[in-house]
Amino acid sequence: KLWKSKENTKKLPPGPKGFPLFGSLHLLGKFPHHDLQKLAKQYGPIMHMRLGLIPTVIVSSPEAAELFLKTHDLVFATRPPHEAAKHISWEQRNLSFAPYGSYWRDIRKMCTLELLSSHKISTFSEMRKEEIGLSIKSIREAALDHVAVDLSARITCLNADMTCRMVFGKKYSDEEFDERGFKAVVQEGMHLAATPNLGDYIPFIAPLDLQGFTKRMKKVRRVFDEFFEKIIDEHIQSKDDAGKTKDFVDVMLSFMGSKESEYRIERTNIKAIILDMVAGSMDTSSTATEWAISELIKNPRVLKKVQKELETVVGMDRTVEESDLERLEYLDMVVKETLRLHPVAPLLIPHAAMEDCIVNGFHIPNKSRVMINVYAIGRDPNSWTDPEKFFPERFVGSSVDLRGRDFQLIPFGSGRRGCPGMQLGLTVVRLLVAQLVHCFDWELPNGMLPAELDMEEEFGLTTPRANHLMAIPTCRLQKY
Ligand code: HEM
Repeated sequence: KLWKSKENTKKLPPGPKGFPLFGSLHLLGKFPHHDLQKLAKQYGPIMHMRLGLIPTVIVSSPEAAELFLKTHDLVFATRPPHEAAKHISWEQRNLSFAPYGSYWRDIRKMCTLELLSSHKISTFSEMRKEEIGLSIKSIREAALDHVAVDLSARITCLNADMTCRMVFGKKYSDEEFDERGFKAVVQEGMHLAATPNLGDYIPFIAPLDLQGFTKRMKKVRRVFDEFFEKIIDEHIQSKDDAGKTKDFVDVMLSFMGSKESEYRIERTNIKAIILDMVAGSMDTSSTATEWAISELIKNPRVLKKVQKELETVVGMDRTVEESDLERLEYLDMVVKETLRLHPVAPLLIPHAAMEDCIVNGFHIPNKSRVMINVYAIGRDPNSWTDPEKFFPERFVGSSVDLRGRDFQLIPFGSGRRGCPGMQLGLTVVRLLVAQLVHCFDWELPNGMLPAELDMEEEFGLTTPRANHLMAIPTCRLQKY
């Protein structure tokens, strides 16, 4: 009784009560970020709900996000235990799910300084140019035949190829990987990581594997393990290839077992980080590009304005280069507006409390899961006028940027766990969007009007379009 009355004096944030054992899991449907946005309208921007046995806090306004990701950043800088990361990512040894601590700090430093620094990503600019050039050429053939292309599939393939060359140093054909193919297995892993798993919410039943997920996760892990082992061996054998740009695996191998290196990483860590880099760069950039092009096709006025800017800054005699990007201000606004309305990870990656904490007068218990609803934040009517409208001009003369300082726009998160691949992601998305609308005009198939284009999402670790974007290209440039 004494304990209970003491606990009761601690004021939890408001929220739905829920049932024994399952808590409020039944309130989350196909689109949890939409359901949570609606619930936040009723309970407020800091909301508490029990999902299974796990106390969960949902954060849905810029001010509240600042409290969790800046004021109390350290307390919430860890990740909760996660069945998929445990079974697929070598016991959460990857960067995105590693618990906060010295191991996470080490590998985060290595990824930020050695793999994702401006200098390192610029060493791959020629490779990006080559791969995008190949893709543009094949779209040009479709344009000459006036047939629709599956833009979603093209963008995903192109990103997968660029990712493989950056991380592994070469493209691998699907057959070299597994009978299902590389992209299919990565997507199965992402799907398993995103599908609600009872074991995450009611941990004591996890070993029963009632949904059969653990079995599938272990299978995915075996495929990755075999493939990454092969890649590491190939890299060790061809270590002394002079003159070759060092890919991510080369860089990490140079630290393995080295006494001089400050990074203590072994084969297993390398495999976990490879998976992080592949998952981190493949789906995120393609999802953002796909949404940007969808919005541009849906809003012909904006598309014309981006094309006009490209004509002025780049001209019509050559294709866009990475060095042009900083002068393309309107394109930058289009990308910001896209990520505001279509954040790639609408609930970020879950954070977790490392100790009891008082936030805005509310008691947040140790080990609570924290979900930041950036989808709701990007549509917060107190921060954005006409929030549902795609209107890049809202950023004219505004200092709001998406690097994590302005909490009304945090598609890359913010603070210690913010995205370390932001610069790479932004470069790829801007370049791809610019190339696709500079080289081509786009028209929807079967006489569909721009306003009729559906914008339905599919929820997962990333949130892409539910239906592939199909469009007919027409060439705009003479030279490609
Ligand atoms: C448009 C592209 C991208 C978007 C929108 C994006 C978004 C995000 C978000 C929302 C988070 C979670 C932040 C949090 O939990 O607070 C994250 C984390 C992360 N991202 Fe990205 N990302 C992108 C590109 C990339 C790229 C290209 C890479 C690497 C090649 C990458 C690697 C990572 C990693 C490793 C983490 C986990 C960091 C940690 O937990 O310490 N991301 N990203």
